[in-house]
Amino acid sequence: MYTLLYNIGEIVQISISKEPFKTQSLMRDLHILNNGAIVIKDSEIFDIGFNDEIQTKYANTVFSYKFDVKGNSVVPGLVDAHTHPVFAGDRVHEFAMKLDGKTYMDIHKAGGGIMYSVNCVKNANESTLYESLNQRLNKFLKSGTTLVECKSGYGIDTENEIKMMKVIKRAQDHMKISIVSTYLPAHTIPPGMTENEMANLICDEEIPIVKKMIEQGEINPEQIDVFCEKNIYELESTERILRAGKSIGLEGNFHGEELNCLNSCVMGGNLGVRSISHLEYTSDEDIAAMRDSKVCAVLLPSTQYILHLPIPPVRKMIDEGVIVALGSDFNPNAWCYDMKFIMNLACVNYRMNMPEALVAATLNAAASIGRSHLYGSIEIGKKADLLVLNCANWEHIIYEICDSPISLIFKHGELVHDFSN
Ligand SMILES: N=CN[C@@H](CCC(=O)O)C(=O)O
Ligand SMILES: [Zn+2]
Repeated sequence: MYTLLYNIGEIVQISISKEPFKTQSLMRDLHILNNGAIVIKDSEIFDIGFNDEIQTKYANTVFSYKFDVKGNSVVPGLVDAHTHPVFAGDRVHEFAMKLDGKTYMDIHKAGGGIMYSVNCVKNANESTLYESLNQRLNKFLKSGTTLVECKSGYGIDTENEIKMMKVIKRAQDHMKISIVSTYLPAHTIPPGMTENEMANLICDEEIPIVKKMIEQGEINPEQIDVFCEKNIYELESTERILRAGKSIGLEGNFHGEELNCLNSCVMGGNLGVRSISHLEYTSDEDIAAMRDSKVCAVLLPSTQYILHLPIPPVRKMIDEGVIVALGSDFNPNAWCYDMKFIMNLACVNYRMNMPEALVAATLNAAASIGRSHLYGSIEIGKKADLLVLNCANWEHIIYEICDSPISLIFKHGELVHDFSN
């Protein structure tokens, strides 16, 4: 089945040579093709070229659908590199606590935060969790995100972590949005246990069970995550858990340098992890380690904004050649799934320019979860995840706060949302 998008004012390709990611000044080079057209065959981009040339070349092709883009722009589907969308319960009261001056750790110590969600997830069954995940992920897709990373992490014990990963697998199997699943066994330490006891339990008991469940096709995590933080999982236990995950084939993708500087990127670099998220307290040594080991830095500007955390050294990361990606960190602490707003925050608060933010929210975000060979740019052979805008300048997707210039959303070549009327 062929689909044609023609009269496209600007096709924001991001890459034209199947680059796996972009760094430094290349992040400003979006490879925009003016007056173009795109041919989609089934779920993939089949051809791209100037409008006139494509119309002539495919004059005899029967298109199932033809869309006149009327001089407007087309950008790749957005990619969200970090989310916690499987949860139950309501933590709006914590927002009030934060406005009253309580810190993330104050709430955590008072039994709120992650532990609150853990208790709610324990009491929720798989169907309830799936229903709410389904509703949330539909909103992600509607906002322009076509590929998303989803973490477990509110299970804490083996039974509930597996329950969460089964729910994520169900979403992978049934929903249109593409999902990369991440196993997050070490998100907090339950009362009555020590960091060391939890790390032993995860490495010696839980990971072998997870391995078996993966082999049986019941769950599908590709990455392992740890909340590496002072007084939670510190360097030694984080490394141990990441290594145990690696031994069963899971890529490291962990939370680091969010509230304190532990130099976890040096450890992560040595271990060869794929990505590290948050990074508000990243040191120069950490930046060098991420650059040298090609670890993706996943920045989460909504969490930094909500928790009044310091601005991470983003300009330095980009200048030094770190692969910089963006994520929404959607979770009960930071209720934002809209990558358009995340890009706006990254530009205004992190001083990224708009091309850098778009690369970070497409190709580099896809790289941070091992999918940039399929997603994150408009190139022949990649998946046809495309956003048609209602304007000639693509920058509106970042500029318009609380509004959306998206007119059509194509997921794997299929028109899944039409906001044009
Ligand atoms: N920092 C650790 N984990 C989450 C927060 C989860 C929560 O507060 O429920 C994050 O990425 O922000
Ligand atoms: Zn997180």
